[in-house]
Amino acid sequence: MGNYFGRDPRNDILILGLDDAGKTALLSTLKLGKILTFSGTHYETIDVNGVSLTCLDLSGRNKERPMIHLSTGTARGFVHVIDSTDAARLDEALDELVKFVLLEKKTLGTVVMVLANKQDIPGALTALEVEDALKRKYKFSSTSPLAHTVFVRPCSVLAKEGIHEAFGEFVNLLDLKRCGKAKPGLLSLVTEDQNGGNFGRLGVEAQKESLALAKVKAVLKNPFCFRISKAC
Ligand SMILES: Nc1nc2c(ncn2[C@@H]2O[C@H](COP(=O)(O)OP(=O)(O)OP(=O)(O)O)[C@@H](O)[C@H]2O)c(=O)[nH]1
Ligand SMILES: [Mg+2]
Repeated sequence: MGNYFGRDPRNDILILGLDDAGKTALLSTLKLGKILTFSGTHYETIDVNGVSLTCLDLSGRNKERPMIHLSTGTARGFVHVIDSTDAARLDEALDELVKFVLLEKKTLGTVVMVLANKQDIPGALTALEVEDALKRKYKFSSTSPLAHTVFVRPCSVLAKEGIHEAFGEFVNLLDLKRCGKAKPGLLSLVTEDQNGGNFGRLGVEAQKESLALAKVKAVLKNPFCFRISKAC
């Protein structure tokens, strides 16, 4: 596993979220292609499109929470995993994101990806619902050059849907941020032609799949635009 404190900290990423959100499952799937779950804090180095990210998976269990304050200072990016089937704790999950990341001065200038996970389960909140709840909690600014760049994506770690695309966008944004070219504020899922969040116009093939997974695919077909070139 190597020595976390001896690593190159330039691409440090923190994976946050409440217990059972799917953080460890996500990281093990990205690293090994299969789900492992345990509740301790651990880290892995993963490769995303040729970019190496050192991801620290901080357990959502209470005794580990003080670790968050120790780790936020060096992180260039945050991945906040939400259990989209746990509507009762959505508020609590977003409160953590606001408290530990968005209101934390030392995290300014970072990229924050919120993953609305477990979209394979019928009835899961959509990414748009998660995004709307986040907008109600926190006033995003697109004017401060130091602000966070935040975006929400749907995924299912279990079905391996959406995670590689989301991490691809995440590293693109890290790159843009490094060059000072990433737009600050919330990059909304709703584009002009999707006004109202209607992801409903799906083809016959999509209708055969579970509704939630079909929605993940529909969103992925219509990514909001921040395709970039690597050069600054
Ligand atoms: N159906 C479904 N289950 C998932 C998904 N992702 C994770 N899980 C399950 O959710 C449970 C919790 O996953 P973990 O990865 O252990 O959660 P965690 O966020 O690391 O939890 P803590 O370490 O306690 O903070 C496990 O049983 C996973 O198999 C998903 O996309 N869909
Ligand atoms: Mg875990």
